[in-house]
Amino acid sequence: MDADAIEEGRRRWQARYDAARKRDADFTTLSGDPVEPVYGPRPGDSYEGFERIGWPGEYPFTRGLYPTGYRGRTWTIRQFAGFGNAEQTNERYKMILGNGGGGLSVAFDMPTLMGRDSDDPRSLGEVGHCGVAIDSAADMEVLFKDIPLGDVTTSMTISGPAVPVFCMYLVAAERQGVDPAVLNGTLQTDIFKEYIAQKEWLFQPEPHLRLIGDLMEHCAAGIPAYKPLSVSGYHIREAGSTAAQELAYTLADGFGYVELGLSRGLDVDVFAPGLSFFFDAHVDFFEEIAKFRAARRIWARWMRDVYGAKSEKAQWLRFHTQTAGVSLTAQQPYNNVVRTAVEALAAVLGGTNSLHTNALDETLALPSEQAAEIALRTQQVLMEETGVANVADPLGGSWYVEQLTDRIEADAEKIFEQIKERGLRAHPDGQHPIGPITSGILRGIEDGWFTGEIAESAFRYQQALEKGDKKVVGVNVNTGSVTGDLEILRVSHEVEREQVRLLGERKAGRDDAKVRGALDAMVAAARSGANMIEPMLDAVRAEATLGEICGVLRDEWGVYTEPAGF
Ligand SMILES: CC(C)(COP(=O)(O)OP(=O)(O)OC[C@H]1O[C@@H](n2cnc3c(N)ncnc32)[C@H](O)[C@@H]1OP(=O)(O)O)[C@@H](O)C(=O)NCCC(=O)NCCSC(=O)CCC(=O)O
Repeated sequence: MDADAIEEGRRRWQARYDAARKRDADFTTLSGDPVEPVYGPRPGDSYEGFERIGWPGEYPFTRGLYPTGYRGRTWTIRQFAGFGNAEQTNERYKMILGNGGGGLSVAFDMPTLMGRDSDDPRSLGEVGHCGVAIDSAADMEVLFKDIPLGDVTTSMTISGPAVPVFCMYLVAAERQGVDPAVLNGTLQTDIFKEYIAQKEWLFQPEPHLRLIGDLMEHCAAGIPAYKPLSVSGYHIREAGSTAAQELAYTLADGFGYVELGLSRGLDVDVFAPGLSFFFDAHVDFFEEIAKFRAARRIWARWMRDVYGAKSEKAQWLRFHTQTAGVSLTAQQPYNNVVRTAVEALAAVLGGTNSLHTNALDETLALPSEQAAEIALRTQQVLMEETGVANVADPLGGSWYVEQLTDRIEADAEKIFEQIKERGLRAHPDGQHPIGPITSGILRGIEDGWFTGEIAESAFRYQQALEKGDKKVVGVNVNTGSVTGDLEILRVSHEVEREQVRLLGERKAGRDDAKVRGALDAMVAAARSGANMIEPMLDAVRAEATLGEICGVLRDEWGVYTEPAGF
């Protein structure tokens, strides 16, 4: 790009920056010297390929979504939390909000994630262990007791039974007297990554996609700020993928949901802002920053050029980041604070919109209160002390970071081609039921291609680690240690007994005919093809449990068994 065009862009950015609201904060260095809100080529310099970098707040958004960067608003501190029962978790949420957490993020226990009640024999020993146990709307009410749902943004990490859990959330809001239309938050819902990496599905992909389509329709029509999908690379990366695979599979999954929305006749400019993303911040500092910058650029280009999105919000890739759980070590666990801080810094320099920092004890158990506080304070140290929120995309223009960004983008584009090609193998006539990328994803799930590719990458890394080419402090290098043991949070089995007792009591207090009638109406909607959200809400209002709702749908749609791969 020539110098004049660059200057014109700078003036455009400056006008938008001047007009935008900024935080009332000190934007100088520690020594008191002022810093600019963004840096670019020196006046008079041309820069080849600058249109791919640009200015913050402008297409292709490589440098961030807002002209002000974090001067307008800092990222949301959103710590993923949940354990035991709804009451215990409610207390933890109040601790998080009371200590400066910016939003909530619900971790559910394994039975809930699998759509089973606490009294299901398969739940035995798991209730309240890796997250909070939620059986019905009554639990959801307790979970958010004294937390006004209209005022806080809440993320719920659940995909298989996302839709019934979402209905419980809406009913909890109704019971607080909050109009569901004003709710703002995020539901993970990303079923593609369940088949690709996390493995917490309920049915075959098709009925899941039908439910997701219903949810997208419902939110686009009536809950405009709510994000019904958080398309997730985190679990793909944690399963052992490379950074480029994480990026490409996740964005492809996102394209799949765009195709789903379009196949339902929805307007891309209306529903696309409801798609958000979730990435891992691993420990290779610069590669991660490049990944985040490439993510925004690729998404904006595909949304504009392939899917016809016209509004900026529909071209924006907004993402949450979690530091890499898989990089943490059980050995010398205090070092995990350092890893997490470096990873969090990469997320911030990559322009994350929301961030979770892992606690140092997470390889061993759920975080203790002390470990959870250190994790929270890690973000606050970055935000308040280091000056990183003063300048948008401070690494833009670095030869290294720009080339890494280009390289990761090119790798991702090659992977999109492979996915498309798989779709064509499934539908050689080019007649795709939902869309070409979706066909490729479904084919890749069916024939185990994604899992195979991830396993290859994980294997290569493990070999490098075992040969000592890759090093992890405390594991294969610098193994001597004087640091002591950690105090571990243990969830008492009493939680399970109490939850089962409470569930029994609630079931006994229901109007059984009403529950049955509502479940039957929901199944009728499943058969007729009508949108299932309203009948599901009715079932939830009648205190039908998650296990009951998922159970009748399992009876209707069957369960999914993964193809064996060797
Ligand atoms: C979009 C995100 C990413 C973030 O939403 P947030 O509400 O926090 O932030 P946001 O939308 O970026 O910002 C809030 C509002 O401020 C505005 N805003 C932000 N920055 C601005 C700026 N500089 N100038 C002007 N406005 C600005 C935004 O447009 C938005 O307004 P408008 O709303 O008006 O636009 C959302 O989807 C989210 O919260 N995701 C979290 C997902 C999550 O926590 N997942 C946990 C997974 S944990 C997991 O899977 C477990 C893994 C494991 O451990 O196993």
